[in-house]
Formats: sequence, structure tokens, C-alpha cells
Amino acid sequence: MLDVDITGRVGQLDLEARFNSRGGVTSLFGQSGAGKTTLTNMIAGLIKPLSGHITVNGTTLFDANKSINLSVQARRIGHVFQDARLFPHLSVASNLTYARWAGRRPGTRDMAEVVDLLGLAGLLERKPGTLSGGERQRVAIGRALLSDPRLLIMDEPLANLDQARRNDILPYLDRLCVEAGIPILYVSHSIEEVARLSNTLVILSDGRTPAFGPVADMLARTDLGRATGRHEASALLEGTVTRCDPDWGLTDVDIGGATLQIPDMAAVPGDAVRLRIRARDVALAVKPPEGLSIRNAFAATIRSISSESGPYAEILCSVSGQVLRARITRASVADLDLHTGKDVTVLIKSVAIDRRQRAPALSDTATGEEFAG
Ligand SMILES: Nc1ncnc2c1ncn2[C@@H]1O[C@H](COP(=O)(O)OP(=O)(O)OP(=O)(O)O)[C@@H](O)[C@H]1O
Repeated sequence: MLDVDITGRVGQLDLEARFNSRGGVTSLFGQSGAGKTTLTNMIAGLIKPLSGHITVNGTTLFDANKSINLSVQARRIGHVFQDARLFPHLSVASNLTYARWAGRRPGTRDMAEVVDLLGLAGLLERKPGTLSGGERQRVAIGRALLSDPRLLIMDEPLANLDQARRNDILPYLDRLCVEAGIPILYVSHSIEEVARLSNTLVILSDGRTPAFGPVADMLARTDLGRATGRHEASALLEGTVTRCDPDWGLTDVDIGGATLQIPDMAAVPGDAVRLRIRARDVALAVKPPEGLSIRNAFAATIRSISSESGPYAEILCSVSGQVLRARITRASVADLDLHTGKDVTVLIKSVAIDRRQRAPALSDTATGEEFAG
């Protein structure tokens, strides 16, 4: 449980942040300069807020009214930065155990468990200079976990990595987010990472938190387009793998009544998966089409149509109890006489599905309460 309600000022930035989540992974998402690092520095105890409180799992780290302001050490927050900040002269093994030498409390977490979780077994004797950027970040995350943190803050841990290295490390983050057993505050300006990893999404914009809530609900909100980025507008579908067909290289995912077919998905039957589907990759038809190459076509009902003045309209559809988002031209909305409540067929190009997604263990972690910004 993470409960933050603070104000503060750094340079020209007035910060006013209010959000809470029930644990799991809470992502702090915002453009460059929005105040993400300033906010995490306040939570970590590096900058003192002017007012308010910060509570993690029932422990008050800061409360202006009660004059509580725990030191950085007493807060027990593991911090992973963009650059791994490892000790270059120490081996990976020594970097991992550094927190213990430095007189921090002995971790309750077993070293072997962390080595396994982050795939570090083959790296233990090497020095940081011989590791790839992704490997260094995995060691930094391991070191933070072994310091027995109450909260793990990850401040854009993939920002300095190229796409290939990001793809290497993301499966480890998937596992970490599901298995770490401690709350994680994940800072990012990549909606792809946020959609993949988080339970709760907090939007930070100009030092304010205009909205927060379960990640699927937040991505479905068309009023947050400016903050979350229209081009990347998407929706999340949660499902379970039911079948893998090696002959055609297709995986069936049941999303609660309907089945999506996804190519080359690294999953086995029974796996819980999270699929991010971009609004621009979804088309609508007013009757079931025939003779199409698109394999994923489902019955859906229109829930809402945004009224924008540009050429495009954002449409939310209910599919098997979940929400899908489509971005089509306003001209098509008029031509097809689309309106709220109308039954349609949604068409999703199979190849458009982001196939490495895995669902974190918690699916509903925020209280859902929001503040107008
Ligand atoms: N110590 C400081 N003195 C003056 N201004 C500061 C200070 N720290 C941050 N700022 C300003 O506050 C704003 C928010 O900075 P911050 O680093 O928190 O943003 P961010 O969202 O983390 O950005 P990025 O994604 O680029 O790292 C910026 O305009 C920055 O210049």
C-alpha cells in the first residue's frame, strides 16, 4: 500500500501529488520535466516536501502535521536509477552483497533467490565493466532487492538501453514485478513499459497528478489522450492461453468468451497474459465481414464515441466484458451510422498484438479514487 499526498517546490516547479495504490507495481508516467524524479526524491527522503504525508505499507515516512520525517536510511527504499551505479572495482557478487557490508539490516531475502530471479548466476565473478547495459541494470536491481527495501523505486531503469537490451531485460522485470513481494514504484515515460508492467498508473503532468487508477481503466480513458499520447492510444485485454498450434505458429488466448489468435507468442496453456492493442490497429464493421485475412474479429458493443474536432474519433467498445479502443475517422463514424449501444464487429490485425505481455499477479490494485487536476 502506497499513500502519497504532498506538496513541494523545487526551482520553478510546484509539485502537488496525490495518489494511492494497494501495492504491486505503481507506475509514475509523465513527459520529461513533469516532476517524476522530484517526486521520487521526496518519497526517498532526498527532498523534503512542504506539506502532506507519505505512507508505505502502514509506515509513515513523512507527515508534516506530525513532524515525522524519516531519514533516507530509515525509510529503507531501494533505488534503481537509469545508470546502474555499480562499484566498478567489485565483482557482481560483491556488488550484490554491498548493502550488507555497509551495515544495512541483513536482508530477509536469500541471495540465491535474487540471483535466480534476475538470471545472474553466470555473471557473479565478472566486473561491471565487462557487462552489457541490461546485465548491469539487473545487477543494480538485485543489489536494491538485497538491501531489504520496504519499497523499490525504479527510475526509468531502461532509459539508457537500446531496444535489443530492453527486450532482454523486460522478461526479468515481468518476473520481478510478479514475484518481488514488495511494492514497486516504476517511473517511465514509455507507455509500452507502463502498460506491460504496472497494476496502477499515476499520471504526472506539470507537477500535478490529474488521474490515477488501475492501468487498464486509465488506458481506456479518452480524456487522458494528451497525457498518455494519442498515437500510442491503446487498451489492455487480460486473458489466458488455451492452446498453442506449432504448425501455424499461433497461440489462442481466451479473453473471457472470445478467443484471440496471436502469432509466435512465448507462452504455454494456462499462462495469464496481458495484451496491449493499439487503437489505430482496430477497425470496426457494422456486419460480420467475410473473406478477410484478419483472424481476430469479435462481436462488440459501442460504449462511447469521443467528440473531437479533428479527422479522428476515439471509440470504446465492450468485448467479452473488457474494453477495446478504436481510432477511426469521423467520416467513417458518420458513414456507418455508429453510435453508443450499436452492435459491431471489431477487427484486430494479429500482428499488431504486443506478444510478450504477461499479467502481473494483482489485477486490481488501486482504490480507483481520483482527484480532478
Ligand atoms: N534542484 C532543482 N532546482 C531547480 N529546478 C529543478 C530542480 N530539480 C528539478 N527542477 C525542475 O523541476 C522540473 C521537473 O524536473 P524532474 O527532474 O523532476 O522531471 P522529470 O519528470 O523527472 O523529467 P525527466 O523525465 O526529463 O527526467 C524541471 O523543470 C526541472 O528543471
